[in-house]
Amino acid sequence: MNPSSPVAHVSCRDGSPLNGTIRVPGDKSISHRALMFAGLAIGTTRIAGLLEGEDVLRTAAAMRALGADVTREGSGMWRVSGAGIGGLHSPEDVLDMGNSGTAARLLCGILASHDIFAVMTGDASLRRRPMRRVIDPLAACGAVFAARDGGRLPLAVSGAADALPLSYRLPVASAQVKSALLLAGLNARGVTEIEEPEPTRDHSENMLRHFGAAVEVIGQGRGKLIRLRGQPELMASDVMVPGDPSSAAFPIVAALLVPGSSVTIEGVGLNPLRTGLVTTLCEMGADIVILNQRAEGGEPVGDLVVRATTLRGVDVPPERAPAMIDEYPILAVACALAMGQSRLRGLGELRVKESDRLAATLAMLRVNGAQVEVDGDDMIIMGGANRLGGGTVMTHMDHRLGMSALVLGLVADDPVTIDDAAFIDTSFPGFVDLMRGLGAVIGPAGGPVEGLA
Ligand SMILES: O=C(O)C1=C[C@@H](OP(=O)(O)O)[C@@H](O)[C@H](O)C1
Ligand SMILES: C=C(OP(=O)(O)O)C(=O)O
Repeated sequence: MNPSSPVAHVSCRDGSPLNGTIRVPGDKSISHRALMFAGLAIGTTRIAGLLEGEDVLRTAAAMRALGADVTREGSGMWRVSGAGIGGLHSPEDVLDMGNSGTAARLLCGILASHDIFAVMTGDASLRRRPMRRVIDPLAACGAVFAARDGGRLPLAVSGAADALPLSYRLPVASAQVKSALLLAGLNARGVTEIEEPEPTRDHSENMLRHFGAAVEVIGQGRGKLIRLRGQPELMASDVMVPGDPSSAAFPIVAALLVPGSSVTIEGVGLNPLRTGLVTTLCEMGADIVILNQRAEGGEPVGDLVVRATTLRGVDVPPERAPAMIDEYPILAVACALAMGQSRLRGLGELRVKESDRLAATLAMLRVNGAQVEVDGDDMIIMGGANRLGGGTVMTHMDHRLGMSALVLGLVADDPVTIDDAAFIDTSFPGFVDLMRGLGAVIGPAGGPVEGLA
C-alpha cells in the first residue's frame, strides 16, 4: 500500500438511518493464529472465514516462505499443510510483515525456537513499533536477535537449535507477547511458564488445545499462570473463524449514533476477553441485543441487533483496556456524541499501536470540533459539542483511525475527510461498501459518492 496515497475520502451526515443485516470479516487475531498453528501441525487444516486483509495475507506469505504449504481455495477458505513443530526452514528472502504487529511479534516466537536464520521488516508504521517486548524474553530460549536501534525492525534472528523453555512474567498486558512466548515454547524441551497479571485475549491458548497441545491455565480471576509442555505433536484440525468483534465495533457504533438505525451483525466473536466495548456501550445506555449465542470452532459467537440510542458519558476502568484495546478510537467517537463527560482510563498501550492512537484520536476529535484532553494515560471527552465535523483527519497509516473518522462523519454536522483510506484493508477489506450497503454516505472528497475505488 502507498502510505502517501493522495485520495481523500469523506463521509457525510445525510439524515437517513442505517438499516440491514451484515457479517463482518473474520477475526484478525484468530486468522493469524490459525495460519501459524496449522503451519506447525502435522497434516492438512482447512480454515473457513479467514480474514483476507493485508495483515493476515502477510502471515500467510511468511508461513509459506518458512515451508508450510498454504493455499487459498476460495473466498475465506484456505488449506494449510503444516511442516510439523521444528520442521520449518530458513526463508530465502526477507520476511515483510507489512503493517502488522501481531504477524511480526508472533512470528518472532516461531523463529526463536527453530534452527533457522531469518530477517524481518515491515512498513514505516511497523518499523516504529517496539519489538524488545518480544525479543528480550525470547532470547532466553537461546535465540540470537539483532535489531535496529531501540529494538525496532528490521531485525535478524538466528533461532535456537535446541530451545530452552521460557519462564516469564508479562510486564505489559499483551496477548502478542504471551503468544510469541507460547509459540517459542512449542519447540522447547520442557515446560514454558507465563505469568499473566492481567488477562488478555486467549485465542492462542484455545487454539493450542484445538490442535492437541496440553496447555494448563492456573488461576481463575485476574492473575493467571499458563503452562505449556513443549514439543507436543500438533495435529491438523479445521478452524472456523468467527466475525471480528473489533471490526464489528464500527457498524455497531454507527448504528447507535445515526438516528433511526437498526442493524443486525451476524456471527460476531464474543470471547469475553474481547467484549469490553459492548460492555462499555451498554453502560452508556446502548440498545444492543445478543441473539443465537453459540460456540463455533471453540469460540463463543452471537448475532448482535443494534438500534440507535442516545448515549450518556462513561468512566471506563483501566483494567478493561485489554478486552477492548483496539476499540478506543471508535469508542472515543461514541463519547463525543454522548451526553456528558467520559473518561477512558489507562490507555498507555495505545501509544505503540499502528500510530500513537492516543495522540491521533485526540487530533481526530479536536480537528472536528470536539472538546477532548489527554491527562497522563487517560482520555477525557466532553460529549455533545454544538457542531461537529468539517476537519481532515490524519490517519498515520492506521486503519482504526480511518474507520473511526468515517463513522464520525456519518453523524457530524459537516463532512469529515480522511487523508488516506488505503490502510482500512489491513483489517476490514470491503468496509466502505459494507457501510454503504447499510445506507451510509461515504465518498471521495468533493466528488460523487459512487466510484470510490
Ligand atoms: O494478540 C493479538 O492478536 C492482538 C493483541 C493486541 O495487541 P497487544 O498484544 O500488543 O496488546 C491487539 O492490539 C492486536 O490488534 C491483536
Ligand atoms: C493494533 C492492531 O494490530 P497489530 O498490533 O497487529 O498491528 C490493531 O489491529 O488495531
